[in-house]
Amino acid sequence: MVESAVVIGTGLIGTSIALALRQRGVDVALSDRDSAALELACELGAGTPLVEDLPEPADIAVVAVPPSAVPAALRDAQQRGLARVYTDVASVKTSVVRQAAELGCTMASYVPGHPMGGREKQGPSAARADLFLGRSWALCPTPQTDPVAVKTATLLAELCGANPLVVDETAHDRAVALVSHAPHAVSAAVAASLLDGDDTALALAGQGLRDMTRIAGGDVDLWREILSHNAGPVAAVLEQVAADLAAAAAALRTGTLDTVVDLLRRGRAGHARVPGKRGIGPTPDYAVLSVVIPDEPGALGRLFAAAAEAGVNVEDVRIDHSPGLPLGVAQLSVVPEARDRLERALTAGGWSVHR
Ligand SMILES: NC(=O)C1=CN([C@@H]2O[C@H](COP(=O)(O)OP(=O)(O)OC[C@H]3O[C@@H](n4cnc5c(N)ncnc54)[C@H](O)[C@@H]3O)[C@@H](O)[C@H]2O)C=CC1
Ligand SMILES: O=C(O)C(=O)Cc1ccc(O)cc1
Repeated sequence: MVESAVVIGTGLIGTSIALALRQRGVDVALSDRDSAALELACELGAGTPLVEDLPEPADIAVVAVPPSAVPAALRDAQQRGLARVYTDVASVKTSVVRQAAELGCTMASYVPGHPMGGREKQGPSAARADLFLGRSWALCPTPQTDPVAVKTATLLAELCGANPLVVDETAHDRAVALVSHAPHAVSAAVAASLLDGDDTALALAGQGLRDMTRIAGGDVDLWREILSHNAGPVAAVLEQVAADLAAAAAALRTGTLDTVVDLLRRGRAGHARVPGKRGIGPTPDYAVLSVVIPDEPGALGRLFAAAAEAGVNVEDVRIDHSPGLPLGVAQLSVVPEARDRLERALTAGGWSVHR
């Protein structure tokens, strides 16, 4: 049972977990060394400030601080007897677990964890209760971890709407190097190249560039920590990506397009392996309708209301808006059976709809 929890670190991840737990009726006590972050998290309804002496230990304590701060925060929480089970959310596991053991943390009650939901923003103001819905949540128990503690951490992940996945810490770090850490560095490299572009070039930017560079907006201090804690595995992926790019550049110089086509083909195949928002598996084949929206307050709200009135669930939405233009385009993804109904309803409501 998880009926009570302590969250240490009320930033993006800690507050998002706390909000999700509150929605499921869990009692949540919060703490952060930054009083402004703690106050905002409390105001958002994520819980109440942790008092010095809890009447009894909580079912679980979640340490949601930057990777380097996890071992000391965990040891402190365990020394205070804040909970029966402890977990953390750091993006890297091997170095954090090793340092926790070296610091003398109790390893039996500690379940190293990593929720695979996140954003490129920091702090409680960016937190969302649905941040982990349908996402994987890695749990990396050590040989010392009590199996009962793993069950409690599994429940925590499930209460947040995530899919817990038990994985060895070394395999975890190699996996996230491939699917999260190296992509972050590549995104940063693409975004950094934009510093050489003039205003005209940037004005021509479209959704593809936004997709590729969104994660580059992440916090530099946090990512410096993540990359340095997982240096070897990340470097290995970056070397592979760099080799592909170097080969493509050389091929473009010499006009040997086979190399480029091979990269594009492998890229498509890799893209098809990226899980969709509903978890493992390919992205479902949604039908997409493009709807022109005026750039005015409330337009999107009216569009969603019209879809709801037509009884159609919008599975995903993407908005393209070129700076300076009075119009944008919303791409609504719906199950194929609902497309015609939505198209008719929106057209009848005066919206300009395109397939
Ligand atoms: N940002 C993301 O998308 C994801 C981050 N993570 C992991 O989550 C952890 C937290 O990251 P975010 O929430 O993004 O950062 P954040 O900067 O939004 O929040 C971190 C919070 O921890 C507090 N803090 C730092 N040291 C502390 C200490 N010793 N005691 C108490 N509070 C302390 C800070 O004041 C801050 O409020 C990191 O370990 C990160 O690797 C995991 C998944 C996704
Ligand atoms: O912004 C996104 O889409 C992310 O996926 C963010 C993220 C950042 C760090 C993690 O350890 C896990 C997820």
